Amino acid sequence: MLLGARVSNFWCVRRPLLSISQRPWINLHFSSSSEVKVSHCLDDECDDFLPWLERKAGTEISSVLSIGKSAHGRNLFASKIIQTGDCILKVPYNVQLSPDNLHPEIKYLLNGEVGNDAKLAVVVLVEQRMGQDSEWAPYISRLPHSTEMHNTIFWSENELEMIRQSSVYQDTINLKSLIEKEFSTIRPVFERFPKFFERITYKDFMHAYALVSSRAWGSTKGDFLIPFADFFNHDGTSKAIVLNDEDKQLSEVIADRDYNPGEQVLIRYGKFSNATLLLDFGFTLPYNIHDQVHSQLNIPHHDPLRELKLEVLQRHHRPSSKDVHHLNSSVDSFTIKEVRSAWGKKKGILQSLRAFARVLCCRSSQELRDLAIEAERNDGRLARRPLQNTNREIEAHQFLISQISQVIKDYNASSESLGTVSSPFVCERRARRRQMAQELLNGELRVLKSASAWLQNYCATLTTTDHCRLLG
Ligand SMILES: C[S@@+](CC[C@H](N)C(=O)[O-])C[C@H]1O[C@@H](n2cnc3c(N)ncnc32)[C@H](O)[C@@H]1O
Repeated sequence: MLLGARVSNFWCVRRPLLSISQRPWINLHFSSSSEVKVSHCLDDECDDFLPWLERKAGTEISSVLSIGKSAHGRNLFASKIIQTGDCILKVPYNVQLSPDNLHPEIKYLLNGEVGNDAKLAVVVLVEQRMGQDSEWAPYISRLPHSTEMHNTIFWSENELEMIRQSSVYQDTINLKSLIEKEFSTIRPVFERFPKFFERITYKDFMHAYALVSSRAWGSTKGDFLIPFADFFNHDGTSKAIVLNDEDKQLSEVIADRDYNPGEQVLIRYGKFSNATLLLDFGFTLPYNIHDQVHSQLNIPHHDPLRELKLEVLQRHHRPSSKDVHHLNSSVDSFTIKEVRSAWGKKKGILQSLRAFARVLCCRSSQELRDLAIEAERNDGRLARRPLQNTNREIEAHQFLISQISQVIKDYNASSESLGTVSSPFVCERRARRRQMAQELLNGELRVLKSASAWLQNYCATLTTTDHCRLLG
């Protein structure tokens, strides 16, 4: 019943760069009870934060977590022993920030004109502008400055060049133009409320937008900033997520493991690839199990069967929205995920990509018609089964191998051109972004190589089977 009342939020996530035991600045003083003093990791500047939020909420939010400093900005730390299944925080909706916090007139003017992220960014801008007069000042003043953020929208053109190979390059350009568009839609509203928005620049808006993308939770009801919960850092392997309890009107987190006092507590923002983490959160993981590569395949213009192939594909080839990159709904966009085992039978590479290659390699209209008839006889999907002609099946998969090999070459070249990350001539920010670019490219390369190994194994198995069949 409780589960039915809860709706988990969708957010972004990632794994910690340092393991907890490696944190040298944690100094624990255990007492006989579970109470401890966790001195060095605590963030003195945030001492008053939780008491302020609890006063505002009129209720206790957490008795087991404190705000501390981590290798990745602030994070929440266990201040007492935490056991798996413990509820470690409860943040009531009345101390969360959403577009509902906007002045009704501004809200009315923005309604329907801009997206949820932009509306919440305007909330942040208004509160920032009010300074100490804002009832949210203790929260707003703890949000990171744009110079501390590494979301790719803040990268220079030179820095973006490092990740040109990845789809996050184009996603960054698209996001920047979306933010620009939202800003120009909102500007006339800003001009009507000079008290709140005088001299607000595009840069200010971009900063507020990035704050929202890197720390707001989205639900069907819109975007929310959840003070205190948004000090959690991300671990992509954690099972702890932020849950909403609609009955009790609060968001909560249940511990997915035991913690000793002083340990960092991490949650999962979502099952995000490094590309998503970099775009929306400004960080990457050294090894991200959720990495994936977006690729595109086109039917060459010089292919004499191009029109027929396109027609057949359009009629039968309908990749599920899960298979398609969210910014491109054309039939030739695919998401390649890591293939865990080149020999595994079940989880090979995406079926729709293989089907596309089978169609692409057809050499006659008869072959295409046969595929269409087969699709109609089955579940309507095209070329989901191996082609009856083994040579043609191998050819289709070798075509994919050659395409992926080319992409791997390009990735290797990009990765090599990054050079060593620890050069003394590179400033800290640039070195950090270079490291992120490297982790992004490495992860995507790993995915591509796993797909290529799987395809090579598939072709080798087909060749051997066919050979045995001819002999025997
Ligand atoms: C929701 S906030 C978490 C609190 C944040 N550390 C702070 O100082 O306010 C998300 C931001 O924390 C940082 N972050 C979270 N998890 C991280 C991780 N595993 N590695 C590196 N940075 C991380 C990133 O800067 C990200 O944009």
